[in-house]
Amino acid sequence: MANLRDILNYYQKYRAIAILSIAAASLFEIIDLVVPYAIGQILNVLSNQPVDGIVQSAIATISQLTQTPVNQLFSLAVLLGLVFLVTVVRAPVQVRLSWWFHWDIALRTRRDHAQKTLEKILTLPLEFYDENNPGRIAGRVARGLENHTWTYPEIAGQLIPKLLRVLGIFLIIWFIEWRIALLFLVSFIFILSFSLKDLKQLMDQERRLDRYMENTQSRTSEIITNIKTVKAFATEAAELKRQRQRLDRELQVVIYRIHLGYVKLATWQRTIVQFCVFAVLGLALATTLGGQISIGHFVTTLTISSMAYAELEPISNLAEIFARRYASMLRFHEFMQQPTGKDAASLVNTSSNIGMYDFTGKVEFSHITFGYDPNRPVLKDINLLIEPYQTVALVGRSGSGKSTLVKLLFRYFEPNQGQILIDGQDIHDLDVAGYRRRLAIVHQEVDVFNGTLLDNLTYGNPHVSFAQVEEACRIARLDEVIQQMPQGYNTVVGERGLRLSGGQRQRLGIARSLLVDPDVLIFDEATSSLDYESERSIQLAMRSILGTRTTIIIAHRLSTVREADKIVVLDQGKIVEAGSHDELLRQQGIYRRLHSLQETGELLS
Ligand SMILES: Nc1ncnc2c1ncn2[C@@H]1O[C@H](COP(=O)(O)OP(=O)(O)OP(=O)(O)O)[C@@H](O)[C@H]1O
Repeated sequence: MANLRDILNYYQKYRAIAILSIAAASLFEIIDLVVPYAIGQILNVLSNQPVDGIVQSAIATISQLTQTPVNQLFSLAVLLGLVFLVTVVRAPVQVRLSWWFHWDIALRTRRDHAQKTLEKILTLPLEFYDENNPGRIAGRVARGLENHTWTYPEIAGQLIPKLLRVLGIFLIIWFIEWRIALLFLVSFIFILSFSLKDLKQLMDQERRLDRYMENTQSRTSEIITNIKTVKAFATEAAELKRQRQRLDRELQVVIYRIHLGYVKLATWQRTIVQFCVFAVLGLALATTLGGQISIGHFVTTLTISSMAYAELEPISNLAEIFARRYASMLRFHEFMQQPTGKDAASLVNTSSNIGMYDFTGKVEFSHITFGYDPNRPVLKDINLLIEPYQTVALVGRSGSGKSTLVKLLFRYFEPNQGQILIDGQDIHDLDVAGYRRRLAIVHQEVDVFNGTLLDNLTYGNPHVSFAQVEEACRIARLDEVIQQMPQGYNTVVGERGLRLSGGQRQRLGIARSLLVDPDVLIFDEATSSLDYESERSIQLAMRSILGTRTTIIIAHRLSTVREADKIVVLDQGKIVEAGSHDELLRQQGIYRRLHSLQETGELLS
């Protein structure tokens, strides 16, 4: 669980400069109080009442230095000079020393933490992404970063200096008349402690609201991602209704619990403040009439106590703003505290910290047992040897564990038992980034990044020559597609560019994989979603790759795997058959049944 300390630590790197700028901002708030004090003293000079000892000695010192006799005019000039110093001279220095640094720190921390967030996103385990959709994650991160950025200048630049200013006011009143100071202190503590108690309750509600908002955003993001399904099933109205209910639920919390809470808080706060101002006025008047304080002190006390009570509203507003943001800041830190995945690759790309491997491509699964939930294994005691340059096809019913086996090979998950060896070395002992660079996979859905076709092709290996790119495209049969593109290799594809068809994406995926020259190449349902012609084309591309490196093909369509050296049939997490196409057809097992189903549509018993 995250707490306030995490929020403070967010700014830790700039602690020294933060202390300096908060101290400067506080000092300026306190210096500001010299003005009403000097005005009070001016009033005393004008009404021929004695000025305070400290002012008297300051006037005397300046008189000695300037060799000017002390009279009413000279005293007024000194006091006026003081006011000039703390108002006109202070103004530009204040802006530079406080505002500049407050925003400087806020913006720098934003840059630092945006980078840390990306590091976290890149190193979280895959299961995190299975459980949290992009909208939820992006919303949480964006709100967290934004709220931290705004909070710093407000809390460090305003709230803390304002509280110190109130303390300064208390000391000045104490210096003038301790009874008024005591009344002032008690009223302040009373108002602030009650406000904090209320704010704590409101913060719990804010936390609840943040959770609700995250759910709503997550669903909106899902609707965007799955918009084709939404439209195809004509569920727009149902989605709208569901989201409207969620938004209504948020509104109920915002209006009747949070907003009403703040309104109630402000109502009684204002009433009490006005009562206190009135009480201070009465007490100050009584002490002036009783001759305990001068008219100048009467005016100073009234002015600065009104200034202090006037600060209560911005202080409460700032505390309210902090309370409103607190929940989302905590949830940001909870995200940042998510444990890094065991499969996380190094984020620093130097040849010294990335293992450089060159395998022949011999892969061995030895007694592999694995379950996403260790109590429910989806792979059970898998033993499979793939020789270098061999092509092995994994087939079997949906859910039999084919993709899971590949996920283990990529080290996205760790097996519960057993080992996976490459060229006789346990993959667990290898540097994960260096190892993965020797593998490549073509998924059913090939990801296309926004950029040119060339950018996408060289994504895994930006150092390849153009001739190598052309060769890979020729093998993947992408060259014929590129010829028809408006700007050839420089055609922009992806989000803001040309949309590629499923078959074109597949070919792009194959060429991209070939360009990293992998020792083991995996096709995961590469042809499943394609029409017959595209499938044939991809099959031809695959055929020209087979034998050039170790290849694993996961396929539902058996026409794709016919030519594999070995076909492995998985069923309920176990290898139940293995052999060539012809051998398996003779075995009268699952493969033969699947084959006849696909060839004739008939299910053999
Ligand atoms: N991230 C996950 N978390 C929990 N269970 C999962 C996860 N991914 C897959 N499974 C489960 O593991 C089992 C094997 O799934 P897997 O995707 O490996 O099967 P498959 O043979 O590749 O299926 P298909 O051919 O339909 O892709 C299934 O029961 C599936 O529900």
